[in-house]
Amino acid sequence: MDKLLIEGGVRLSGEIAISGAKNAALPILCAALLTIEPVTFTNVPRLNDVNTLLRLLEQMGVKVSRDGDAVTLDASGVDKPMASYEMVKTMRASILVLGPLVARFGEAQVSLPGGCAIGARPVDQHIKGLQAMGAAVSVEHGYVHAKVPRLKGARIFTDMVTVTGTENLMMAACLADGETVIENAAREPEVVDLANCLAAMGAQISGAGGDVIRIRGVEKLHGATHRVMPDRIETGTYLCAAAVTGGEVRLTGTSASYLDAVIDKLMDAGCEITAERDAIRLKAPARLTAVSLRTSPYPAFPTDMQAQFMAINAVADGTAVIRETIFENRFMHAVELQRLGADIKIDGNTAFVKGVAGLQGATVMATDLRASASLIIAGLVAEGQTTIERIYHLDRGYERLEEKLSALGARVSRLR
Ligand SMILES: CC(=O)N[C@H]1[C@@H](OP(=O)(O)OP(=O)(O)OC[C@H]2O[C@@H](n3ccc(=O)[nH]c3=O)[C@H](O)[C@@H]2O)O[C@H](CO)[C@@H](O)[C@@H]1O
Ligand SMILES: C=C(OP(=O)(O)O)C(=O)O
Repeated sequence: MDKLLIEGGVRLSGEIAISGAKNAALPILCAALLTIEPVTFTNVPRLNDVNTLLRLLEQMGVKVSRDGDAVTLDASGVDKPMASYEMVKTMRASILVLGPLVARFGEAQVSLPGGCAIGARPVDQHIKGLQAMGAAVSVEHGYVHAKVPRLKGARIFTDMVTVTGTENLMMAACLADGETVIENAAREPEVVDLANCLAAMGAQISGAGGDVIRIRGVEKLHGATHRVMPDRIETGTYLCAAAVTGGEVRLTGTSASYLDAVIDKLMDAGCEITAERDAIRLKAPARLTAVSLRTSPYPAFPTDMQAQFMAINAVADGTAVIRETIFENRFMHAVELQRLGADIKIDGNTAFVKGVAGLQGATVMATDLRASASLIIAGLVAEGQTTIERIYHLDRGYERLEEKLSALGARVSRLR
């Protein structure tokens, strides 16, 4: 199994390009199932999650062609509206084929998904929404079975804000008979990117980005071209990596407009941040100030940046209180950060992080995608060598990670 070796203590500086967003690309690729015409997506990140999803789509009969960061999908020949456990076990986002399959074929069998071990992560709201649209849905032997002659527009109120739930139901509603209203919808920029893509394919959607989304179903969708938005979490991760090392970086192909809550906290921590049209500059102080935070749905502070901020707080001046409100088990990185010398106490969904003068390199284990990112950030500032094991998690979500870190001057290598 691959490991990452990091020699800490280098101040990051320079410029790198941010990739397309994993969490936008995954639902958008699934949207291609809604039409028999080819759809082309650009700025698609080369990630294991994307590869897994493309394999899953191919298994259903989708023709996939790739050219650099462009992917063209032709779902005209789909003959098997089914996603097996083998294909979906590593990836939560595979549940996103459910809505499009039921909408187009009137049936689907999709295994309950896997993904990051950060909580129970049920899909009851996806199911509830499809049922409200008239589908008969049951869960048997680990598979969601859904059947309906044609989905009907409905008013759906999700019990909590769910990102993939909103995306699944929005895609399903595109081909339903009549109007669907999703209330308590997720407002994440990736939901808006998906809505823009669906609109380019002929869907009638309004309100994406707000908490009520209206979709008027149409008979069919058509082919289109869509550019995937920049990855705001990759952006935030590199900003934290630069910040913790006292560095100065410019990240291109991205935008500060998706990252208000994160940028606010980095400025509170003492960083100077300049937002350019398609880039962000960060200049860090010699030592960061601790910043407390509470994760919540967009536009508040993202849970996918919580682990990275725990790492920067570990060496900041002062004590930070970090409250995780989205997932019930998303502090697994804390024990690994402690191995590097961090002073962290956990009480339920709250972590108390007391900044220490320095961390020391050690061998640590990546437990999920963003936990792995937090260990990299800590490793960059730790004295000596840090070895991160189980980095397959990182390959799910960070494109050309070592190359980008090395371009900023980090001493990082992969052991195969
Ligand atoms: C591929 C993708 O886009 N993943 C993101 C997506 O995950 P994902 O869409 O899985 O996360 P959700 O927004 O659905 O989860 C939010 C909360 O709702 C709960 N819930 C959700 C659905 C449901 O049917 N029942 C239920 O109880 C979850 O367990 C969690 O506690 O949003 C998360 C929250 O911003 C991010 O951390 C993930 O990176
Ligand atoms: C939790 C994440 O991914 P997933 O929902 O795919 O598990 C993430 O991107 O941080």
